[in-house]
Amino acid sequence: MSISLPVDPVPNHTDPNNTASNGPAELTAETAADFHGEENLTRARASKPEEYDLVILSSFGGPEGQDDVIPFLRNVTAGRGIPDERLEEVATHYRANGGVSPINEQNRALLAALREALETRGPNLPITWANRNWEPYVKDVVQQAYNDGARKVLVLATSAYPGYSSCRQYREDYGIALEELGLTGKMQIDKVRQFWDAPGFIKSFVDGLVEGLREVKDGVAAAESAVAGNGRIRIMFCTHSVPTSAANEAGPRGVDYEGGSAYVEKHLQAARAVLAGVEAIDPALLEKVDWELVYQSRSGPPTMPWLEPDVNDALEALEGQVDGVVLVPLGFVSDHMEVKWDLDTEALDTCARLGFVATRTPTPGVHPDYVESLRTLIAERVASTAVSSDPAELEAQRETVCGSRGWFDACNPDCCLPARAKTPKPVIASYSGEDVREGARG
Ligand SMILES: CC1=C(CCC(=O)O)c2cc3nc(cc4[nH]c(cc5[nH]c(cc1n2)c(C)c5CCC(=O)O)c(CCC(=O)O)c4C)C(CCC(=O)O)=C3C
Ligand SMILES: [Fe+2]
Repeated sequence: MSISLPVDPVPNHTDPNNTASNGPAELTAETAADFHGEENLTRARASKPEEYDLVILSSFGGPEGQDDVIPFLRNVTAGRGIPDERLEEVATHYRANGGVSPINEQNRALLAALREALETRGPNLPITWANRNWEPYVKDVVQQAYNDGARKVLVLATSAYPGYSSCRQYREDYGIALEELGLTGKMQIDKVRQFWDAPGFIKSFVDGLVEGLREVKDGVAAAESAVAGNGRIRIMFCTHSVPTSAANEAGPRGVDYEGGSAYVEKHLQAARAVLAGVEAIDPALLEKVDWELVYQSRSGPPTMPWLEPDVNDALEALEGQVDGVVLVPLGFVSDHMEVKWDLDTEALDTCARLGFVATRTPTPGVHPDYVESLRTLIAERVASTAVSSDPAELEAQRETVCGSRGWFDACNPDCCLPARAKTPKPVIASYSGEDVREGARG
């Protein structure tokens, strides 16, 4: 399904100054496949189903009271060069909410929904929960699982897109835990692939955007003094900004990604799939509507380039041009602090100041279609429920709504590897076959 809306969001996201880490500059989409070894990529994409004995829902973690706020922020930022002022600023977001991040409650709800889905629709596997930055910590959960007899574990991370923070860092969390616990080689831990293209993930945003557009269109129609008076509405698909260097390192190297990086490309794919879903339900909702991809929650030193435009800057730039704005939190799976603060507090304030009728649509949360997609992603990896034992056949049967072949069950060695990493940290879910790209280079 294709859709033609007037805004072409791509030029905003290409960073001409940062091509070094994204493969040779002269590489085109055609030569990328050769350079890459398309056959090798395909083999790596889907893994052979296994007899897993445990699923671990893996997330970011967040503080549960005022005393936790600073220790939590220290965990998040250990060794990452985040300025103190930024930390103090972020601490106030948590303090204003009693020192509690909403993320843990949301993960408990998702855990319960997934447990029920696995019990009723299979595969019949226990599921538990672990976090990177707060209790229950990954390392403790892995040790406990081993003590309880688990030897093959499947990790499901609450993060949909490719990138260091959203994918590789989860793979490191488990690689490091295994190494520190002396369990490397004694316990196999694999990971469910990134799922921006899963039908239920997209459907949850489609439902939200249909509602959001109706609400804003009604609001614009009822408004006494519309700022632009043209009835136009802008959809802003919002995601977490990352350093442009991190965006450019996302995914396997040497591929000519749309928008300059796999991180941006997959967001653009998801945005178009959401719009196509809305069009299929009610095409009139997209009349007088444009869209763009914007970023939020930037941190790091000001001298370091991060993906732009920031949502608030993008809103300012729209002053007098539209009457309504719909913020779609496309980069997030639940209403955690980034959504509650950066969108519901800051960006909606900016909308009010500029006179836009505005709303923020829901995150996937425990939307039944989203939960079902996550269950399907687990089921296709588990021997008792997989539709085939042949990876090529499994790959061909994947459910994807973005026109790609989905992400990798096991990643290439350099996938999302930070260029600054002198020695790569231990990781799980790494493709251990021969990397044909080395041959292609040499
Ligand atoms: C891509 C991405 C996602 C989405 C994918 C995913 O979900 O995984 C995400 C999610 C989240 N980020 C979160 C919180 C924080 N992220 C920070 C810092 C950073 N995030 C980054 C990226 C991302 N972050 C980056 C490149 C940094 C710079 C430092 C570093 O490279 O690590 C900081 C430090 C202070 C600050 O600088 O803001 C905090 C407190 C929470 C919990 C919210 C809650 O408590 O409800 C969640 C779900
Ligand atoms: Fe973050």
